[in-house]
Order: sequence, then structure tokens, then C-alpha cells
Amino acid sequence: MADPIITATGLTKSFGPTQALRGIDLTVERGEVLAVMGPSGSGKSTLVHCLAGVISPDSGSVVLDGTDLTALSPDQRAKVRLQRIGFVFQFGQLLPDLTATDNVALPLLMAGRSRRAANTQAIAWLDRLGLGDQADKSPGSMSGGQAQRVAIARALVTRPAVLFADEPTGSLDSVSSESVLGAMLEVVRESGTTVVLITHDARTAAYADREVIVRDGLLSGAYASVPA
Ligand SMILES: Nc1ncnc2c1ncn2[C@@H]1O[C@H](COP(=O)(O)OP(=O)(O)OP(=O)(O)O)[C@@H](O)[C@H]1O
Repeated sequence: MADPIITATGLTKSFGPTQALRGIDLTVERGEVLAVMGPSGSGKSTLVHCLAGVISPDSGSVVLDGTDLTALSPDQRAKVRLQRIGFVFQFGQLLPDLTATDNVALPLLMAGRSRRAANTQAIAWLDRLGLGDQADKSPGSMSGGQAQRVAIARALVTRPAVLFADEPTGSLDSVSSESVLGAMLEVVRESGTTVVLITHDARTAAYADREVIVRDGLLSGAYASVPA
């Protein structure tokens, strides 16, 4: 039965004269892994930033897990992001000199958990991502694939409703990329986390349940709406 966790309706967004989004309707089902594909500059990041409440569309609405993000102030949206959304980027989100455990524990400490509880959770997530024996190493001394697993653990440790992953394996070779995507998909399937995955790469998109294609600020193709 359909159980949407994100419902976006009529999204438009311009930056000066550039119309980045020109009227997008999109529904993401709870527990679904959705790939967002499209050429460079087509509007993928702008769409995902609107879906995650990072920016507000010029018109249209985004309801995420029952909350209308477009009715909230920037501060309220920031709170929703902290509590219900995880992010993984291509690189740059980890503190390279802290240990993997400290990196993953950080969002829990920011949410007010004790150091002891945060570390226990962090180590458990590192373990789930195959890094149980790397918990005391710093991402700066790890391979790119290992560091991305730490980033994924950090994004999931707060048990977000939705994980937004923007080219999460874009800086990895194909073997590491497949291994990291496989590990990520295993833990999100286990935890029932919804994933919105931006990618240029068809092999990466193949890990998703469904793909949508953004072209010139519009969704194109037959995959834009959930099959009946
Ligand atoms: N903050 C901004 N200021 C001005 N123009 C912007 C801004 N953000 C995006 N744009 C423009 O909006 C359009 C869509 O950009 P967007 O980053 O969403 O595309 P994309 O599909 O994610 O591209 P890429 O795959 O290269 O990351 C582009 O023409 C881009 O130059």
C-alpha cells in the first residue's frame, strides 16, 4: 500500500534568470531507494535541496514525514534536518583527525546524548558497515571507501527517516564504489530508511528501486510517478 514519506508538489526555483526547477511533482515511498539522475546542471541538487529543506522553493510544497517543510522558518527546517534527515556527500563531511568513532558519535553528542551512549551507538554503526576493527582510526588515514563508510555511519547514527546521498561514491573507483554502495544498501534495507540518491552513474542507479530523471528543471521519462 502506498505510504509516501516525501510528497513534493509544483516545485519551482530560480536563481536570478536561471530556472533551476520548473514545476516538479514527486512522491517518495517510505523505505524506498530512489535514484535521481540527469545531466550536469539539470536541477538535481536544487531538487534534493528543496526535498531536504536546505532551501525553500519559490513555489510549491514539500511534505516530509508529515511535516510541510515549506511552511517552516529556516531555523525550524534546520531542526527537522537534524532530527529526521541524514546526508552523505562525495567527500568533505568528516573531521579527518578525529577517530571514526568520534566522527560518528558527533551528531548524537550534538543531540544531547551522553558520550558513553554516543560512542556505543557509533561503534555499533561502524560495525554494521564493516568497520568494527577501524573504530579508533581517523578517516584521514583510511582509504576513500572506508572513509565513505564512516560518513554513511555518521549519517545513519541518528536513525533519520530519509537519507539524502549526493554522489556518495563519486570519488571512488568502481570496485570500492560497489562495495560501499552494497554496504549502504544493506543497512538502509535492514533499518527501513528511505534513500534519495543523486547520481550520474547508471551502475549506481541500478542499486535503487526506482529512478527519476531531471532534465532542464523538469522530471522526464516514464518513471516520474510511482507505478500503480
Ligand atoms: N546557488 C545558485 N546560484 C546560482 N545558480 C545556481 C545556484 N544553484 C544552482 N544554480 C543553477 O541552477 C541550475 C541547476 O543546478 P543544480 O546544481 O541543481 O544542477 P545539478 O543537476 O545538480 O548539476 P550537477 O550534476 O553538475 O551537480 C544550474 O544552471 C546551476 O548553475
